[in-house]
Amino acid sequence: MEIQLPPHEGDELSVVDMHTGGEPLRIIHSGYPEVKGDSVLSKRRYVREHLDHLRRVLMFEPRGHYDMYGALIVDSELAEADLGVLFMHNEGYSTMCGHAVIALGRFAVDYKLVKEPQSPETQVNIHCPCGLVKAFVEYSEGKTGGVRFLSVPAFAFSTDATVSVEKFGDVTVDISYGGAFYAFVDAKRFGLDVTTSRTRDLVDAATAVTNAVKSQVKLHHPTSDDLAFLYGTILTDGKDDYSSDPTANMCVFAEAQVDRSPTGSGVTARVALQYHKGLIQLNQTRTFQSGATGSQFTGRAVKETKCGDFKAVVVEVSGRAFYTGVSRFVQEPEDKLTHGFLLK
Ligand SMILES: O=C(O)[C@H]1NCC[C@@H]1O
Repeated sequence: MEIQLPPHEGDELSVVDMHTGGEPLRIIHSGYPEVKGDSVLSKRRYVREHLDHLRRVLMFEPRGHYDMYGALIVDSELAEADLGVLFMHNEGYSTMCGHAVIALGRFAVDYKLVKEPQSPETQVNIHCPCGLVKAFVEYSEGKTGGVRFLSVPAFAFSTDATVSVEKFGDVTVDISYGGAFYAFVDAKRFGLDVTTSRTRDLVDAATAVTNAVKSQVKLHHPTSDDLAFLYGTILTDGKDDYSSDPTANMCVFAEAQVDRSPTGSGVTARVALQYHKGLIQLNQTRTFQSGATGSQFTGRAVKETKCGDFKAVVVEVSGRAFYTGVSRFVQEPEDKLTHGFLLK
């Protein structure tokens, strides 16, 4: 049976859906209007100001859901980039997303966005709003597999800062940058466990921390004001000393959105923090586990670098993504819910 699309308004939006460690990624590869701007960061501003209705169409119900995540492929201004990408979620547009980079690495090789694939690994340079991220995709006998990526310089922004958190009082937080800023707190501070507590309780505690940090800590990033905002809070099991055992965390980002994966940009930020505190050495690999699904990424600091005046590290994160399907979305003119809605 050949499925015809019904008459619809505007272009059909074509996507490939994947997941990385349980976290969805809807890759939008055609149907978007031209995204204007002379840099990936300015394109991020453009979609926020001019095309935000399409984020709601593709991320919100009835086509998506509260915790949907998207990646829009765009042109990059960097000669060495194979593709540019804008990330989107339930509240707006992120600056970095590791689970998406892991999926996009495979996608770029499978859909021939890079020239000749190489075995055992094909390099894919992905220009994210935070900067150029180098992904290395396992490739053998025509098949793609696991992906590791080297992220933008990551640094501890502030350690042991005290913020006053509604319902919880004074809480000590670390703030670290891995392409996006995160606050880190041991879940035990709230009497919670990232793997066994109710998701709703973890979300409430993490969201209260995010609100407190946003209102009480001024963030800055050496290269762009567009990067200087708190993306979310990561609750951990507190196991930050080096160990070959996994350490679990739960990331709550954007508008109380829950990451099902161990959070690639969060792993990057957490490794930078652990390195800054002298808890791990260069090239000591740690395994990070999602409190939500048990899925795992590995992370290690591979070299020291600088980001402005911050002592920084380049972090390598590895994981695996899988395809779940393809869709062609349309909007029928009579559909009052076509623009998308969310249930909290
Ligand atoms: O893996 C990551 O970095 C992302 N996952 C959802 C939230 C973060 O952007």
